Order: sequence, then structure tokens, then C-alpha cells
Amino acid sequence: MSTMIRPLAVSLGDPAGIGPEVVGKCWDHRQQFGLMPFVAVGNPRSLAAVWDGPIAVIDDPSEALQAFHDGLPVLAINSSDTDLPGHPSVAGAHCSLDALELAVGLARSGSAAAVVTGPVSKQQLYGIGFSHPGQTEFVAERCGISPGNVAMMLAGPSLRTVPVTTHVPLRRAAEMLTPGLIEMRGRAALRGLQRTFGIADPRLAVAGLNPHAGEGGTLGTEELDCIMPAIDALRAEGWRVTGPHPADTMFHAAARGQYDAALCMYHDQALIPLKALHFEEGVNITLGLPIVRTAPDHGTAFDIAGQDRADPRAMAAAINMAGDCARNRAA
Ligand SMILES: NC(=O)C1=CN([C@@H]2O[C@H](COP(=O)(O)OP(=O)(O)OC[C@H]3O[C@@H](n4cnc5c(N)ncnc54)[C@H](O)[C@@H]3O)[C@@H](O)[C@H]2O)C=CC1
Ligand SMILES: NCC(=O)COP(=O)(O)O
Repeated sequence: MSTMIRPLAVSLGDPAGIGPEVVGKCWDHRQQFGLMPFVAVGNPRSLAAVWDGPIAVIDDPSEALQAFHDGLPVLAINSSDTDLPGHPSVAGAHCSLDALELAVGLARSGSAAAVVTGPVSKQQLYGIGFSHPGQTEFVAERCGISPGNVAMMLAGPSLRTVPVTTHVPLRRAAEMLTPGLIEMRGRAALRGLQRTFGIADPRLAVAGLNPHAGEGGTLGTEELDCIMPAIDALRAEGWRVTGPHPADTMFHAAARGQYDAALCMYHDQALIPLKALHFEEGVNITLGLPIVRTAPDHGTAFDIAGQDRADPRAMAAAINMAGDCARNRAA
């Protein structure tokens, strides 16, 4: 089936967060943002609570394209409680997981061209027994891919970053670093730059872990023991890889011009520069999957939910990137 005749599936995320509001606003501004048709997956009541646009509850994703012109098509997940914006609940966590499951299933089955995931609360999901670090690893598992072989990329107009370790305590992140894990993430990032971003001969800059990339082993040895062997292995395969670079000096404008993505050792090393530069339009994309999955870079923002203050631009960027990547793959 052609990408052009399939909608994107957009899960609403936690019903008490800003996911429903930014998805509704994306439908409002669909022409301004240049968005292809999408179907929301979640509780229609959580949309109606924060957005007064037209909602078209549909039974089958094939109805989405026609419905999209007159209203926001929604495949309904009916949770037992009505969630109040800003007040997450157990029922809301179950609803966000059910919506994620259905939206990913639509992309896997080919009913949707790609999946865009709305923001969920990890704390809420962990509370109902969710055993994955985040949605990235959940989607990987549903696609039958080992979590080690996918990469979480944060992408903005002037920077792409990929963390080697994701949602683990910082102490544990350092312990988890091995040449094999760094090499796998680096390879997933490089292949993703080729396949998803169309960069034929991508350049990857690898960050060090320690101050000044270990200062020759005097401020830590992970660069010598783990990072350099991974760089050597990737170079031996013919990839253009540099590093380990001191992380404090690899994100200024001139440095960013030297690479297509930065491979970072832990979550905040990757996400702080990306969000400092591109919070309003940053996209989280999972590389290494048989389907396309994107998300806005921001979280549930419970502090502003229901106040009409949520900026939809990152969600719009995620929807646009999902559409572009799906079209690239179909071409
Ligand atoms: N893709 C996902 O599902 C993500 C989920 N999270 C989850 O979100 C929850 C809250 O995380 P935080 O660190 O507080 O980050 P957050 O992104 O939810 O909020 C950080 C700050 O930015 C503001 N903000 C976020 N998005 C905004 C938008 N679109 N428009 C206007 N203001 C916005 C919030 O009001 C808050 O002041 C956590 O439970 C975390 O697990 C965090 C990041 C991504
Ligand atoms: N900080 C990024 C984030 O929380 C998104 O992670 P994921 O749920 O997409 O794996």
C-alpha cells in the first residue's frame, strides 16, 4: 500500500499531560505546519477536556483520511476514569500504554504509514509494571529488535544526538558502557543517518565520558578502555568516526558543522545540548526499526496541562519527520 494513502498514527500519551492539547493544536494548524493526515489514538474525552475542535471517532484506520478534513479522527481507547489535566492517575497510565500499543500495532500492520508517540510519564508507567526503560525499547521489542540494536536520536535543525545509555541512573550509565554497546549504538546511528536521513557517507562524532575526554587517562579510563576500541571497530568497517571528543567543546556552532550526529555516553549529555538549542522543534526518532517512530522531544508537562499554554511545534515537527521518513522508505 502506498504511503500517500495511509495516515500516521499519533498516540495521545498520558491523558493528563499536554499530549492531547498539542495533537489537537496540530490538527488546527495542519495547513500552516504542512501536516499529512493523521489519526489520534487515545481517549477522546482527554482531547475534549482541553481542545474544542471537532473530533471524529472512527472504528477503523481506513476511515481516517476522509474524516481528517472535517475533524480530528480518533481511534478510541476508553479508560474507566476521566482524567483531569495535570492530575495523572493509574487509569491514565493504562490508557497511555494501551494507546501506545495500538498505535505501534497500526504501524507494524501497515494500517498506518508511521507512528508518532505522545508524551508518557515514565514514573506513571513504571507504577503499573511497565518494564522497559522508555517507549523506545517498548517499540523495539514489539518490532522484534534487540534494544541494543536501536538508537534513540534527538534531532533538531542544527544538531542530532544519540545517547548510548538512556533511562538509567547516572552511576549505572557509566557501569554499562562497553566497547560492544558503544559500537552497536554507533552503527545504528550511522545506518540510521543513511537510511532515514539520506546521508550517504555520514560523519559521527563520539563524545568522551569524563572531563576533557579523560585527559589521557588521568581523569578516567573509559575513553581508553571502551570508547576508543569502539571507534576503532567502526572505522575498520569504513565509517567516518571521530573522537573521543571532550563533551564540553563539541556542541558549539563551528564544532557542530563537523559531524552529522554526536554519539553521547548518557542521557543528559545528549539531551541538554539538543533541548538548549531546539526545545521548540526537537524530535525523538528511533533508528534501527522496521517501522518509522518519532516523538516530540518534550515530556508530559503536567505543570501546564489544561491551561492552553502547550506549544505544538515539536509535535508538528515529529509528525512531519515521521511523514518524510515514511515517504523516504517507500521511495
Ligand atoms: N517522549 C516522552 O514520552 C517523554 C516523556 N517525558 C516524561 O515527561 C515527564 C515530565 O518530564 P519533565 O522533565 O518535566 O519534562 P517536560 O518536557 O514535561 O517539561 C519540562 C518543562 O518544559 C515545559 N514544556 C514542555 N513541553 C512544552 C510545550 N510543548 N509547550 C510549552 N511548555 C512545555 C513544561 O511546562 C516544563 O516546565 C516525565 O515523567 C518524563 O518521563 C519526558 C521527555 C520525553
Ligand atoms: N528523554 C527522552 C524520553 O524520555 C523519551 O524516551 P522514549 O519514551 O521515547 O524512549
